[in-house]
Amino acid sequence: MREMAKMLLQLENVSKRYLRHTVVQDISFSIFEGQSLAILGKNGSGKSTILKIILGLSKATNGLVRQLRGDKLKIGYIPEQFPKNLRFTPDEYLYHLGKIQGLSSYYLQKRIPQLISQFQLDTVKNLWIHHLSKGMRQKVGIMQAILHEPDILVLDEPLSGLDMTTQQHLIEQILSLKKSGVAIIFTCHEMDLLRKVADRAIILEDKKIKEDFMLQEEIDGYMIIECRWHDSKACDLLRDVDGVTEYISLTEDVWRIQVVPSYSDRLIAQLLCWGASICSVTKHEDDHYEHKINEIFQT
Ligand SMILES: Nc1ncnc2c1ncn2[C@@H]1O[C@H](COP(=O)(O)OP(=O)(O)OP(=O)(O)O)[C@@H](O)[C@H]1O
Repeated sequence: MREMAKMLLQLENVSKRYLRHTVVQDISFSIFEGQSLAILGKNGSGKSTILKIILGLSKATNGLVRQLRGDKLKIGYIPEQFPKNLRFTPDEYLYHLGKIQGLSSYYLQKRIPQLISQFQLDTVKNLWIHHLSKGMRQKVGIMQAILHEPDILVLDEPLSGLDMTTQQHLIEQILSLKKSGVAIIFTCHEMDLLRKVADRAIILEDKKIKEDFMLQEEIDGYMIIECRWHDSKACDLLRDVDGVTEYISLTEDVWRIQVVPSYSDRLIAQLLCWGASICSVTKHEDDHYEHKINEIFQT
């Protein structure tokens, strides 16, 4: 059984209005340690507004943003556009930012070279950021966001305008941060980023959350396992199995179980172990969300 991730942040019925114009309304969701959440929606649907509210850069008109930890959460932010005209080397820029954030010189002297090497910027570390390519500047953007080892990383369109190689490198870096427990909240228009990084996605439409779903389950579809199994405790046993999303007894001893594909082998082994005999295993695809996402990404 997997350990429950800790909840870090919760938005409760958040709304934002500019003068008389309501941009988002009654937005509620939670962010967990190590979870990645994609906020999707057409241009102007309010994605950046929600990110700014999470970051404390904009105040919600109504509703609450709760930080659910005793000590203050550390949040890193990568804006959509990283400033172009910076006449600092990456080293200098990160050092000054770190000092503004109150980080010690000792920490920064260790952390900055480690980040420069992790993001493969050693060969350009003595150039002004002003002279770096867009992809390299975006890497410096991520480095400044994770300099203080945040609990939550907020990324607004992190891959926009980057070539495929740089995109793949950044996706790997984001995945490795996620693996280390950092929660990731991002907006994007790339299916590859969405598929590889997001655990969960919300879709904004008409100012509200129109859809809220777990990505692996919805985009990869489900496996449907039908089995013959007579056990009075079947319901209790299935309730605790990882990856099982629904189950129903079709007759007294025939069960239909819906499971996330990556957990289906383990479930079949478990069912056999419990004395069930497998009748059929089929894939159930639901392209409802894929359609919706394509619609958004094509606008
Ligand atoms: N400071 C502001 N004052 C007035 N209106 C604003 C302000 N900031 C954003 N808006 C409006 O709020 C709406 C949502 O903007 P937001 O930037 O959150 O959308 P978005 O989904 O991030 O869009 P995009 O995909 O184009 O980046 C837009 O209609 C925008 O014009």
